[in-house]
Amino acid sequence: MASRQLSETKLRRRSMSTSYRLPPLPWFGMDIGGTLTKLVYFEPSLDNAEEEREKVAHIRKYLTSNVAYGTTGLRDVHLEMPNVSFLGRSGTLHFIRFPTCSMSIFIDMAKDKNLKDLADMICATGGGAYKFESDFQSRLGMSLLKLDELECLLNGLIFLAERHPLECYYLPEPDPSRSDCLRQPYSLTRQSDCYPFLAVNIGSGVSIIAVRGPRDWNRVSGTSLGGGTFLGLCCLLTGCETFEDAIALAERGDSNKVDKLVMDIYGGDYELFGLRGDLVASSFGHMMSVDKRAEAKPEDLARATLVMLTNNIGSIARMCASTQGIDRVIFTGNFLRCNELSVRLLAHAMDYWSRGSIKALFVQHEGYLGALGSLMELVDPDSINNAYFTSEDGYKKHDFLRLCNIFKLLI
Ligand SMILES: Nc1ncnc2c1ncn2[C@@H]1O[C@H](COP(=O)(O)OP(=O)(O)OP(=O)(O)O)[C@@H](O)[C@H]1O
Ligand SMILES: CC(C)(CO)[C@@H](O)C(=O)NCCC(=O)O
Repeated sequence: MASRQLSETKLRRRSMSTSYRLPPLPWFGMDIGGTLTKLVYFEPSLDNAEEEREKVAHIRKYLTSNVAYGTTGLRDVHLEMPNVSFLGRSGTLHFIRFPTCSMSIFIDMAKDKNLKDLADMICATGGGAYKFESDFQSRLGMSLLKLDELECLLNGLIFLAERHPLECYYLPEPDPSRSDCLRQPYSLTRQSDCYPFLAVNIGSGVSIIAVRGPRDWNRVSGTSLGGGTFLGLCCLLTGCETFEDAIALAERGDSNKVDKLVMDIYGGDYELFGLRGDLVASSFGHMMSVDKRAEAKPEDLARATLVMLTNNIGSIARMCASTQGIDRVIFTGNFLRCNELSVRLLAHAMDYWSRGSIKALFVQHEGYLGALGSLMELVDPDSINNAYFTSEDGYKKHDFLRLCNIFKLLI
């Protein structure tokens, strides 16, 4: 204990006295998730040294001048952020993703393009930062600066919400049956306005985090019934192969052919407890009948799967928000990518079941917050000074290791 205190004190003194300088370019942040790997690249404006120009030109040749990489990698051009002021530099943020199951191909490609000559370290978060660390080291000669996925998610979220007034939005009149619901920007640009909120990250699984202030957060709950479950069940039930196909099917389907409603049981509303007849009483409840099974089309099954998972997540989120005394819930994660239907369902469910007291918020870069946040962790001087003062119960091993890594880079 004494020696731990001593080393903490030493580190604190060093961190206070270290004159802060940014690590050399290029700046990459990577979030290696259970389904998708997300890569954020900051491309600086070219007003600097020759060496920097060469690096930027090299990366442009392979990365930013393309929109597709191999058969599975994609750059989300519509999310690109030009003229961003990022840690004292101006430039463009680029957003790239590929399935995590293609990691081996990515490593081969990075080796082929000599990525190692540009950077010998990448900021990485998500479970894959741990799982693939030795592959990066042995096959690519690159080390990963491993960072916690939830902390990175929150850092990325706050960074975007505070600086970009159009990042957050809500649906003023959420109606699951209308595809033309208005999206209204929601301003979280003043720091004092940000807190508290509940962050519900819908990735392969779901993490629910109560956030009360900068670095004052805890993971309050989670569920394994998430985006991975939607895709997995849709593939099984409909034979579809991709997330995009599953969403397209769901948009065309009718979940009432699959789900048993309150009116199917009561003949109308269950008035005593305010359950309207058109509410789902039992997800997939009709599928016990041979005739109903024969009638249900793949699109109906996809729709019912989407509705079941989305409403379940909404219900858990609402209970967590009530228990925590929080009235804003920010939904993130790639499950909401190109998934307007779930956005509408979540917005409506939160509003309906909380009788208007809890607001659902969404963000434009829903799947890239962790990758962006990981990039910021490396260069944010505030995070360096705060790295092991994150909570009252104190010292965390990964914070200490991260601090050591950061020092290695700065010294
Ligand atoms: N092109 C895609 N391919 C596969 N899944 C997609 C795609 N686009 C959106 N999704 C959805 O997003 C989910 C993954 O979201 P996300 O990238 O946020 O999580 P992850 O980081 O991979 O998972 P976790 O955080 O649980 O480790 C998938 O389960 C699926 O529902
Ligand atoms: C395991 C993680 C954190 C990986 O991102 C995520 O998939 C998740 O939160 N799953 C839900 C686990 C649970 O709380 O039941």
